[in-house]
Order: sequence, then structure tokens, then C-alpha cells
Amino acid sequence: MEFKDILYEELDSVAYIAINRPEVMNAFRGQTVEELLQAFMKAGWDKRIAAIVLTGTGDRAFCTGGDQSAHAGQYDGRGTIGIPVEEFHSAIRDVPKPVIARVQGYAIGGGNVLATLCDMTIASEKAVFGQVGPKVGSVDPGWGTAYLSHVVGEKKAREIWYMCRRYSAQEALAMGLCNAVVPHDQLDAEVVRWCKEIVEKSPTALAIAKRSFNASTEHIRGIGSLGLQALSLYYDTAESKEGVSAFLEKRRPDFRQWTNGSK
Ligand SMILES: CC(C)(COP(=O)(O)OP(=O)(O)OC[C@H]1O[C@@H](n2cnc3c(N)ncnc32)[C@H](O)[C@@H]1OP(=O)(O)O)[C@@H](O)C(=O)NCCC(=O)NCCSC(=O)c1cc(O)c2ccccc2c1O
Repeated sequence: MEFKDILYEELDSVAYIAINRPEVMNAFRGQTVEELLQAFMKAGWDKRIAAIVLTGTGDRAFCTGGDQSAHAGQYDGRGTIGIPVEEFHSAIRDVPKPVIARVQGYAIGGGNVLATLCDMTIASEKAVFGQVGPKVGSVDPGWGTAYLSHVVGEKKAREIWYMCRRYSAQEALAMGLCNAVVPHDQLDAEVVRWCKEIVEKSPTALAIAKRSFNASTEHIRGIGSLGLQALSLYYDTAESKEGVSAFLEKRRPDFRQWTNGSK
């Protein structure tokens, strides 16, 4: 398979899938998500593969979410918001094997959603987690919000979304957003160690366990699908576009201009 936006490698029964767009801190556009979907379908349904590692190339970012330069209103591809991200979220949950997020830098916005959705997360001490939606005119109204609250608890999930703060790897560990934090230069060895343990386990037992963990939050798929329909309308508003423009112009957004009654 030829990929442009991602790297794909199989080693010792593990598939390593990396977003390879370091020039935009591994932000994803329509094409990136299409390729991630293909890679997950290949690795996810290949019985020789026991686990999937999702990561980003370079040291700066795991993934910083949607590519803001491919986004003035809707994104540049297929799907409800112009990027088939809901299909990719489903793929992470539906592949019948553990998916590990290897987080070496920023896991921000949609990147944090991807890490949250992976079965387990192993982070470098340099990793930084957070959501930015309400700062940049977006929100992930499904897995990113409702599922996050299952992972870190209601209060913390609301703080993460309302405040748009950045959290260190140790803070993420304390709130249950990741499983382990290791020195940066030991991250790859640690990921391999976890994968080796998984490879030794019964694949069918793991698949049943994963599906049974998924069952109690499956309703969030419906919330997300409805939410994305609303998000698509929001993306076409001046309020949302102000968030994108402000990010690209490296200035603070002015969302209050729509609350003073004059517009
Ligand atoms: C990641 C940062 C916190 C880093 O900040 P820092 O100050 O260190 O660096 P810069 O901000 O100067 O960034 C360096 C360089 O990278 C470019 N860049 C970074 N992120 C992106 C991006 N996402 N898209 C495009 N470009 C990006 C930046 O412009 C700089 O380029 P230069 O050429 O000027 O050097 C900080 O960058 C940051 O906060 N980034 C987050 C950006 C963002 O807004 N992300 C998208 C949020 S919305 C989203 O991700 C999203 C995803 C989904 O999957 C959804 C699904 C369903 C519904 C909604 C979804 C959704 O909203």
C-alpha cells in the first residue's frame, strides 16, 4: 500500500501506524484520515497482527487534530464535516485487538481524542495533552467529550474542554488519561515491551475483552453522529470561522463580538 500522509510498518506481529505530517505538527486532513482508515482495516483484520501502535513522526507532536490550514468552514474531504473522522474513531474501537497510543509530544485537540480512544496510552515525559476546540471554533461532541468523561471523570472532562489548558504527562497519568509515563529516550523500548506482552496473550480473549469494554459506552457513537451534524452547521458560522482565523493569524479570538447584541 502506498501512503502519502502516514507511515505503515509491521514488525514482530505489531503494526506501527504513524501520522507523518511534521510540518503541521501531525495535524490531519481528509487524505490523512482516509489513509489511517485503510491502514487500520489492513492491520485490524490481519490475524498475524496482535496489536496496533498509533503515533506521529518526529519529536514535537503525536497529533494536533484537524489541519487548520485545510479548514475554512468544512474540512477538505469526505464525511459530515469534510473529514471522515467519525469512521476512524469507529475503526479504533472496532478493530478486534488492542490499539496503543505512543505519545511523544503534543496530543492536542483531535489528537487528544485519538489518544483517548486508543485502548492504552504510553507517554514520554515530554508529552502534552489537551483540548482546544472552544478556543479555535470547534468541539468533538461525542467520543471527545462524552467518552472522555468516562476516562477521566465528569469534573475533569468538563475542565479540559471548558478551560482548554495543557496537561503534562504526569498530570495525564494522574487523571487516568495515560497508562504509563517514561523518560523520552525509553519510550520506544517501553512500547515494544507492552506489545510483546500482548503478543503472548490469546487474541480471541483480547478481542472479547475489548468488545465487552466497548459495550457500555457504545451509545456515544450515536451522540457523536448527531453532534457532528450540528458541528457541520456550526463550522459555517462566523463564530467558528473566527476561531480558525485567529489560530492561523496567531492572535486571540474575539468571540464576544457576537454577544453584545450588535450582530
Ligand atoms: C500544538 C500547539 C499547542 C503548539 O503550540 P506552539 O506554540 O508550540 O507552536 P505553534 O502554535 O506556533 O505551532 C507550530 C506550527 O505548527 C502549526 N500547527 C500546529 N497545529 C496545527 C494544526 N492543527 N493545523 C495546522 N497547523 C498546525 C502552527 O500553525 C505552526 O505553524 P508555523 O508555520 O506558523 O510554524 C498549538 O499549535 C495548537 O494548539 N495547535 C492546535 C491547533 C488546532 O486548532 N487543532 C484543531 C482543533 S479541532 C480538532 O482537532 C478536531 C478534531 C476532530 O477529530 C474532531 C472530530 C469531531 C468533531 C470535531 C473535531 C475537531 O474539532
